[in-house]
Amino acid sequence: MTLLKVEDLKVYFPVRGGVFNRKIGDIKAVDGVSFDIEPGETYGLVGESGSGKTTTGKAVMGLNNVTEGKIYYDGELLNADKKGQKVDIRKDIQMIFQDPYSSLNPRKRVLDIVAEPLRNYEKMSKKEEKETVQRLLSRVGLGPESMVKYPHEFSGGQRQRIGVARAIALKPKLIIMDEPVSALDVSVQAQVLNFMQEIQKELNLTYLFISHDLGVVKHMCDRIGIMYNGRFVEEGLKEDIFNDPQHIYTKRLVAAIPDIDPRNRKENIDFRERVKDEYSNSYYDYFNEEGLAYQLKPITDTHRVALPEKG
Ligand SMILES: Nc1ncnc2c1ncn2[C@@H]1O[C@H](COP(=O)(O)OP(=O)(O)OP(=O)(O)O)[C@@H](O)[C@H]1O
Repeated sequence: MTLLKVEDLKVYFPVRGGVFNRKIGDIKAVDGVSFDIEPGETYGLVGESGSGKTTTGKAVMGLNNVTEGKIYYDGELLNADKKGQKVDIRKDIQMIFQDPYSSLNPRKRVLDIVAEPLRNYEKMSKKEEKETVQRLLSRVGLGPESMVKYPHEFSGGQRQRIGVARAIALKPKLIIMDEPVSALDVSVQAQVLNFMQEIQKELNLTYLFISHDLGVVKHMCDRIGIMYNGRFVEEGLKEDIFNDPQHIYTKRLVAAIPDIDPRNRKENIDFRERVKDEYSNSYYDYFNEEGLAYQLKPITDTHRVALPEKG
């Protein structure tokens, strides 16, 4: 059964102006997005800055008001009525943010940081709480001495591990990861990503993985949705997106991935130039007059592309 189902999600933010600070328009941060995530998979949301990835993730977390559309978790409507929402569902979904330093309170010790969700949701004695935190930290590869330290005493990679320990404290099923390694040195990125994959297998977690970095997404994700201007331009299995991109925007993103093999460099530069030209020449075949993507249409069982009606 599908774990998360997002149906025609729209999140608009009001734009105010004029002398009376009236609403004069909307920023359509997310403008009709639909996707499903199956249990145990890693679903990637990719797009450039401002394309609406974080807003989508926050809407699933209940951190943004939904303008229109439906979000179902395990068959249950999440955005029906906030008061009616079951606490259990909220425990099931956790979010990890980009910069582990700013998302961990610098004035709190690790014990208090990791114990915070436990204190909010579970009734535990101090002893039980300490044992639980110790177990969670050991799961992410940190020793018990970490409990009395502050975030600044750790490296970036370790801080992201503390973030993971906190996120898994309530035994969630779905974790939304928003650019979880973008703030880390490239050298530790792979380490943290591999560790996140191990934890996923061990705890049977489902990931919604948000990133602008296609290289990272290729490493992590089973299926991918490509966002542009609040809409999807393409969605498919990792293989569909990387081996057979159909939308000009996806083609350009995929062509821009640097090739580490210097022997391919010249060939790649030429290819990139060709795709760039194709992008400028065919932009209006792929976007409407407002610069928005069309509705997604299936081209195979696994692959959907935003092409105009006639296309
Ligand atoms: N609370 C808000 N109020 C007004 N506008 C907002 C708010 N949050 C996001 N936006 C706007 O919505 C659009 C989408 O932002 P969002 O953060 O979802 O994009 P993103 O793809 O995650 O980009 P980034 O990677 O830079 O975070 C942007 O134009 C942004 O300025």
